[in-house]
Amino acid sequence: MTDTSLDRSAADTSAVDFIAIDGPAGSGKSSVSKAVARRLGFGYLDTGSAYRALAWHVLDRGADTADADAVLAAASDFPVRLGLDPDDRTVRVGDVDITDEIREPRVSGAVSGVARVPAVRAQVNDLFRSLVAEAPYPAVVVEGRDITTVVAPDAPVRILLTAAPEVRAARRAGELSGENADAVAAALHKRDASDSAVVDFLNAADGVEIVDSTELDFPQTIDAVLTVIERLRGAHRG
Ligand SMILES: Nc1ncnc2c1ncn2[C@@H]1O[C@H](COP(=O)(O)OP(=O)(O)OP(=O)(O)O)[C@@H](O)[C@H]1O
Ligand SMILES: Nc1ccn([C@@H]2O[C@H](COP(=O)(O)O)[C@@H](O)[C@H]2O)c(=O)n1
Repeated sequence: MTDTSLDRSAADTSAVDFIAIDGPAGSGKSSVSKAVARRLGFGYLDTGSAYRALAWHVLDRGADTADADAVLAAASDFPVRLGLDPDDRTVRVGDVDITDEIREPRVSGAVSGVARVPAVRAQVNDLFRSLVAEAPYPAVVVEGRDITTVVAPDAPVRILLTAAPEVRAARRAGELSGENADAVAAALHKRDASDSAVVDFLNAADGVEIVDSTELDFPQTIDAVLTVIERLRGAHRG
């Protein structure tokens, strides 16, 4: 695991390629990106886990993520530790392992509050660029909401991974078997509505390839993404 802190400055240049993947909640970004990274021997960066870790940190301090000042105060003392190994999704704040806690509904329901604070976005984006620049991999699959547009708009590979809203909600409900399916769908759509007011991950920016998995199963989606990566990396190398 790489030990990081958010006050590291962004690297100016990097020999490590970004494979940038954005998409709405439940579109398969994490599962597909991880599988692709494993297949290609690349690193994997789940940028949402940094936002989730900060939301957890705010709640842990007894504060509310709707309070931007409280979010900024928490962000100024936020020793988050993320790794790039696709087989190790451990997330820590300081020495506290919060890997499972950041997936709980209370964090998912609070995370959009931290994501809408511009200074937080700038801070975590610097962290993401530093992690990729120093990565011991030829490329890192970086997934989130604004990777193709803000974090790495010049990446050789930029993909918007999407699926119909009802398909995404059903897949997410399938993961959370104890939860009410309607409530899971409502929470997912509420988070997308809130997040898409901050960054646009529902429409592909110029040059971004769309992979729509509505009619694809999981292995077919991985293959579709691998095909795009192979084509765009080949074109980029010339
Ligand atoms: N093409 C597919 N066919 C069937 N299931 C899929 C497909 N793609 C992803 N899934 C499943 O959908 C669920 C949601 O995927 P995942 O967690 O990767 O989405 P995500 O975009 O990272 O979501 P979030 O942004 O909320 O973290 C997982 O259970 C995953 O295995
Ligand atoms: N590039 C990103 C990534 C994530 N967010 C915010 O984090 C939340 C959790 O992300 P998941 O991918 O784990 O679902 C997400 O709902 C956004 O609020 C972001 O803003 N930008």
